[in-house]
Amino acid sequence: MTASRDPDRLLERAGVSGNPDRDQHFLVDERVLDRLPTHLPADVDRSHVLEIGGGTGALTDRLLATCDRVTTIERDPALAEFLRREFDAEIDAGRLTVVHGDALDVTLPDATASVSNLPYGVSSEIAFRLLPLGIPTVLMFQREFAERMAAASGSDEYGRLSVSAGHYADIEVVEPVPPTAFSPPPAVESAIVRTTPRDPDYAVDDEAFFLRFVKALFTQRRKTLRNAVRNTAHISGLADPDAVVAAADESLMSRRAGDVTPDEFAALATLAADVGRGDDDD
Ligand SMILES: C[S@@+](CC[C@H](N)C(=O)[O-])C[C@H]1O[C@@H](n2cnc3c(N)ncnc32)[C@H](O)[C@@H]1O
Repeated sequence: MTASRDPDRLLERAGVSGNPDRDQHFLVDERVLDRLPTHLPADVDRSHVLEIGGGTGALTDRLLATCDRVTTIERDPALAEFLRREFDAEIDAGRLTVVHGDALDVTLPDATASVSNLPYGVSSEIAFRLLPLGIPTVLMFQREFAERMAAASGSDEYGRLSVSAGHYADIEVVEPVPPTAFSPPPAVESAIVRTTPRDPDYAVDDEAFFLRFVKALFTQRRKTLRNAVRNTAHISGLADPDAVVAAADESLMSRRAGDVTPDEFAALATLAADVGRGDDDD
């Protein structure tokens, strides 16, 4: 990191003060900025790191100091233009690519890891674009969202977010971050999350069905799965929920959604897709 690129100077040069309506809360706490890339495990391949929401480049600069190559995606045209001016030497050297676009729409590059201070308005959608890539990530979220994502089965916070995220990766909250670390400060606390891709015990063929099924069962989290599978068939799209209940392990059917692990959900969704979707499904 170069002294002339401290976060305040970058904000000054970019001529912006952050617009919460555009999901712009820039990190200005240098210690948090310095630590973000260090939360990637030491053995992670840093040959091409993806950043979502480059902003004024304070984190981009840290990533360039610790990784071989960086791609940053920024939706705000003025900021994308600023990043291209500010980092022209790194761009010319082939070490940085600035993509002006919406991270929800653009084709994501073939990166080996991602480190990002995410725009909170779309952090869930972005997380579920990144997690299926199967790369390690370090991501800043709203703290409450981060804690729900990392929650273990049996805890109060455990829900469909924990199951869907936990299907793809081991999720850890590694550092809480106060509003004062940002300019302008957001109204909520933040937290840095590390995700480490995992091979699920049960691969899911139809991910859309899996996510719908999990969502449906959590609408009845206090019921046993036996009842929840039947009561929510209209949400999950099961034509024959009784066939699922009959084919599933009896003791699993006596438990509640909040006590079922992501792998158990994946196994049950696979079974449900096989036996419960009626004759028309292949
Ligand atoms: C929380 S700020 C982080 C900025 C910078 N990385 C930092 O740490 O200071 C989020 C950034 O994402 C950008 N952004 C918002 N929505 C986006 C989207 N859908 N796709 C790409 N960038 C987006 C905002 O313009 C803003 O620069």
